[in-house]
Parts: sequence; structure tokens; C-alpha cells
Amino acid sequence: MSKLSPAQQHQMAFIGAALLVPKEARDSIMRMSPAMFEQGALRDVFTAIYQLSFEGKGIDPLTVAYRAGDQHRQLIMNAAQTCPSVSHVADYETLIVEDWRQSLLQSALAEAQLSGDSNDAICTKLRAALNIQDAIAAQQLDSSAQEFDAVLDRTVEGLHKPDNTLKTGWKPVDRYGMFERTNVVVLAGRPGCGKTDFGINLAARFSKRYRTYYLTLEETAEKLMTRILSKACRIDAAKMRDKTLNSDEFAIIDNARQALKHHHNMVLEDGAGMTVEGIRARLLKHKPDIAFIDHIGLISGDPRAKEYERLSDITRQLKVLAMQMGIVIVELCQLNRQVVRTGGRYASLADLRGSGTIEQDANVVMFVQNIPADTSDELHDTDDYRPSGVLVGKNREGGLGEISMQWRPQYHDWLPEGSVYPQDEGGEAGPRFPEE
Ligand SMILES: Nc1ncnc2c1ncn2[C@@H]1O[C@H](COP(=O)(O)OP(=O)(O)OP(=O)(O)O)[C@@H](O)[C@H]1O
Repeated sequence: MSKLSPAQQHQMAFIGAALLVPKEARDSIMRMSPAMFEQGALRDVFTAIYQLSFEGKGIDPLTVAYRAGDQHRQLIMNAAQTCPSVSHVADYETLIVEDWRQSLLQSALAEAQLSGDSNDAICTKLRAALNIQDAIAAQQLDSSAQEFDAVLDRTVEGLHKPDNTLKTGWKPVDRYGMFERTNVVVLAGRPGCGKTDFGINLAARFSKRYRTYYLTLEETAEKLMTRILSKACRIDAAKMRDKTLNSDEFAIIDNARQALKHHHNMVLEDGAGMTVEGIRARLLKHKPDIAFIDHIGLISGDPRAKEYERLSDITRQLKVLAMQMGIVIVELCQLNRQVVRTGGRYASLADLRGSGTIEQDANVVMFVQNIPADTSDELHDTDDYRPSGVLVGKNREGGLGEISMQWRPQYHDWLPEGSVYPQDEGGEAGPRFPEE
């Protein structure tokens, strides 16, 4: 199928959820109408689902394909296979109704402009259009309003379920509970302070347990992989860059290669100039549990908008995406040198405030420590490291604090202070985290 518009993506997501969890979706299906779906295949398929629901019959991909027509079989399979989250069926309903409401309003306005009618006739038509808008808005309120008792019941039920916050396996980091599904986590710092290294370390750890997506907008995927290899093998990255590896080191890399393939569930992509729409499409395709975007300043947006508005629009859209998909999105954010006040160990929330609504849209903000100018020597030995740290500067659901870390830029390696390599770390090529 060719590239889908956002409205078509919402309709596909809804159809996918309806096929996978028909019981939970039944109320939503009955509240909608086939007219809300784009004419053609999407409307045919929804009509089949709608009729089957109405008749009280079972809904599954085969029955729906039989009812809608065999030519729609591929679309039905795609919808069922690529549905981002079955638990968000009510959210997809809201999106579809909102898309429909806007398209009705636009066509009513266009029709009124072109009609050549008298002013009175145009006013009557617009009034009728507004009445329809009010009716749709009322229906949306009805369907999204939740009774106090129902929310209370669900909340208490949720307390019995296991914690679904994503864990790095590093206790000093996990104790802050920052990586909860639907959270946006901002990782901010000055250029060159090690954000990408820290981000890729987190991503590599998460990918041992969760499906992880890392998008770099400033380097190639291969360069990022060099960082992971350097860390996993503890081989100086400069040797990989300068192509001065000896045969022993190549043997270590070959061993690590197999282990890394086996133990990591990660998609690494580069995408210079990608837009939020592009990112949405990639995430819908790969369906990660956690996605890293390195860095948000490089996401393309409306070129006519001011920098502040462009970034605000991007971070709002990413927040909506995290909530719709039920995933964690980690946004790396490069702070302008001038923005960060001189002398501070860390940047502050105030430094972020100049750059759109990044802080407001984030659940968590972590700052990577600024490197003082007098510690910028090159490091090469295994024991050499730069004492660094990460400050949890905002955390809507938990405490704030500083996490002391060791950064070995020669291996692109970050470890919590006090860890002993490789016992505590297990090595990135290792199969799992050390026991907790
Ligand atoms: N062998 C080394 N010894 C010392 N420092 C090093 C070494 N290799 C790389 N670095 C430093 O690591 C930093 C790059 O780290 P990283 O790319 O993770 O930072 P960043 O914060 O993501 O930077 P940017 O915002 O520019 O992308 C640079 O400051 C570089 O000088």
C-alpha cells in the first residue's frame, strides 16, 4: 500500500484493533459510522466489521475478508499485523471522529465559498454545519468521558498488575522509575558532553530486554554501531576509526558480533532531515517499547515557523505519539553553548525554556554533566575514565537527584560509579543483566 495519510493511519489502526480485540472494540465500532472512513478499501472493510458487529457475529480477519471482498484481504492482514496498540482502540476512535469532523467542516466552508449563494443562504448553511459539529463534539464527549467509579476500578486493578516501567538493570538509574510507558524522557546537555554515548548505552541495555529503536539524525547507523562494538569489546574506538586493529582485536570483535546479534533486540536507523510524520511511520512499522531520537533539534519541521514554534510542535507531536503507542520516547536535546550558563556542572530547566515547550511536554528531564575545559584530554587506557554524572532535573512521578557515573569516551562506555567491569556490567555482549 502506498504511503498512508495520518487520517488513513488512524483508520488502519482502528481496523487492526477491531480485528484483534473485537469484544473490547465493539462499543467503539457501534458509535462510529462507515462514512467516517475513507471511501474505497478502508470504508468497505469497516462496513463489513460494522455489519458483523451489528448482527452480533464474530469478527476475525477471515470473516471480515469474506464479507468485505477478497480484494481487501491484504489490507485486512496489514491492519491486523501493524496495529500499534490494541489497548488504544478508544483513542483511535477519537482520532477518526476528529479527522471526520474537520473534513466535514472544511468541505462545508469550501462549498459555502463556491456556492454563489446570498449571504443569508451561506449563513444558514454554515449554521447547519455548526450544528453537526456540535453534535459530533457532544458524541465525542460522551464516548471519552469516564465515570469516576470506572476510573477508580481500573486504577485499583492496575495496582495489582506488575510494574511495567522499563528497567536498565542499573539500580542507581532504575530507582527513579523514569522509563514508564507513555513517558517522554528528555536527555539534554551541551555539545560534546556525551549525550549520544549515554543514549546508546541506555539503548543497548534496554535492547537486552525490550524492543528498542534508535534513530540518529546526525551520524550514520554504522558509526553508531562502531560505538556499540567499541563498548562491547573494550577496544579503543580510535583504532576502529583509524583502521589500526590487530588480529587479536579482530578476533574479539568477531566473537562479540555473534553475541551481540543474539542478545540485542534493536533497530538502528539514520535519517537526516526526517520529519515527525516520518518518525511516526518508522515507529508504527517497528513497534518498539522504547525509541531514542538523537537529536530533536535535527527533526525537520515547518520551515516558515520560528525555531521556538517548530520545536514546540515537534515535542507536542512526539508526546502524543508516545501516549498513543504506549511507548517510551527518549529525546536527546543539544543545548546551545550560549544557553548554558558558564560554570554550572549541569544545565538547568531554565536553559531548556528558551527552546520551545520541550520541558513542559516531558515527563522526565535528565541533564548530562558538562565537561570542564581542563578535562578534555584524550583517554586511551582501560582504567582511564572521566568522572561524570547525570542529573534528574524533572521527574513527574518520582524524585530528583544526581547519579554519579564513569564515562570512558575511548570505549563510548558509561557505567554507574562503583560498578566493576565486567562483573557488574556483564559486558554489552553478555546475555542478560547481572542478577538484581
Ligand atoms: N578517546 C577520547 N578521549 C577523550 N574524549 C573523547 C574520546 N573520544 C571521544 N571523546 C569526546 O567525546 C565527546 C563525544 O561524545 P558524544 O558524541 O556522545 O557527545 P554528544 O553530547 O552527543 O555530542 P553532540 O551534542 O555534539 O552530538 C566529544 O566531546 C569528544 O571529544
